[in-house]
Amino acid sequence: MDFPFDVNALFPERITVLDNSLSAGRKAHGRPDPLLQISTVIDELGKASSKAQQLPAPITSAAKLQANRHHLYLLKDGEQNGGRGVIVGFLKVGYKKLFLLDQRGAHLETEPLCVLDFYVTETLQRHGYGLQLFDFMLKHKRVEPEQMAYDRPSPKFLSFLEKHYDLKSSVPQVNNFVVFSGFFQSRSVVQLRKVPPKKPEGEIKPYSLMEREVVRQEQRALPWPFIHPAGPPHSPRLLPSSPQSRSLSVGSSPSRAPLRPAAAPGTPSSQLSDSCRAKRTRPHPQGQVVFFPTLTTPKKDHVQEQASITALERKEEPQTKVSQNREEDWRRGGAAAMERGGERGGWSWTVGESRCMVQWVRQKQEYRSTRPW
Ligand SMILES: CC(=O)SCCNC(=O)CCNC(=O)[C@H](O)C(C)(C)COP(=O)(O)OP(=O)(O)OC[C@H]1O[C@@H](n2cnc3c(N)ncnc32)[C@H](O)[C@@H]1OP(=O)(O)O
Repeated sequence: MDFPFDVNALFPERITVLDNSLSAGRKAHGRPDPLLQISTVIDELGKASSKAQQLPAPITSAAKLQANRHHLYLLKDGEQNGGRGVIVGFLKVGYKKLFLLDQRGAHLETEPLCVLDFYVTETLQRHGYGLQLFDFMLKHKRVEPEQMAYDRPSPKFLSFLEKHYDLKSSVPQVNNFVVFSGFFQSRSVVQLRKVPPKKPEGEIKPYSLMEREVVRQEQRALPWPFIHPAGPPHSPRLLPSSPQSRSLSVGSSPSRAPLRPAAAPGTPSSQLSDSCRAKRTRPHPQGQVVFFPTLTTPKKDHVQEQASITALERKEEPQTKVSQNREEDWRRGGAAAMERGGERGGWSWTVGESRCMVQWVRQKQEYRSTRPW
């Protein structure tokens, strides 16, 4: 990928590591880093990568890099373009809190280094450039490939991992991240922590049996996305899936095709999936079953968020203060969640939004109790 400026002056090294400062390290000719040009390079690469992966929107941009603690490795070929150099590709990694299932199906809280985006210019693919980038990153981060998690890897990337690192047997997950066997052995790096299993329904401290019943009644008439299936979605076998099925993710990245677990057609789970698919494309159809959104988000308060969503699934009330203007809050929360769908198109509800959802249900119940008609 060439640019109307001197790539060699901008990025003196063959592989440049960029973080949220967007600084390319050594200053070109004693001048400060030309931020605008670096931003242009990142934005163009992000667009090209999303196009190559058929993502709805770029997941890499200068603004996103500035807003996150990710590392972006940028590879150039300094000889091309009349000696001004071209950009060959990039690899973006970052740590994420993930809830993963080990081989025995136990939930573990982890925070591995994840591959978030990876792209080599079309004309230069299969020339070993991807391997150069990946090997550089492994050394820089002092990590082994099996210790990493992969955010919805494309078929090309899976083939790449198998060819170069012999990574082929993945451990099925309910989110979009792929980990391989060996991941759960590397405890020191991954910092595994067992997540306590869900309490059986009978042991849940009800805040009010009556209110729980009301919530159940409300569910029948709740607008999307508040309706919840009778049972939790399970993690079925892996099937190749359509591009739409990416949007069913409980992870953060909806649009990459093949590896997400999908239910066999005709099963309750697949009906749920179809229903969810409809939700994503057609907001607010009344009375449909909804799959609660993401369990894997890059957010700081992710653990609380997931706990809150779990509480919600059990119809418990999260123990926090909420705003008085609940319905308005809910609307705002819904809009914010929709906007956040951006990164890989996934839905995610913050703790606040989930609270508002519960409070909104209760407010409706209070309202109705004063108006029995
Ligand atoms: C978490 C994520 O970021 S997933 C997104 C991954 N990115 C993409 O899918 C974007 C499009 N693809 C690419 O940009 C590149 O193919 C990359 C980044 C996946 C790999 O970079 P490359 O420079 O092509 O890799 P490199 O040359 O080192 O290795 C080649 C191997 O990668 C895999 N590979 C690369 N291109 C392809 C392809 N078109 N079809 C199938 N496999 C491919 C193969 O295993 C190939 O080995 P082979 O040629 O013997 O079959």
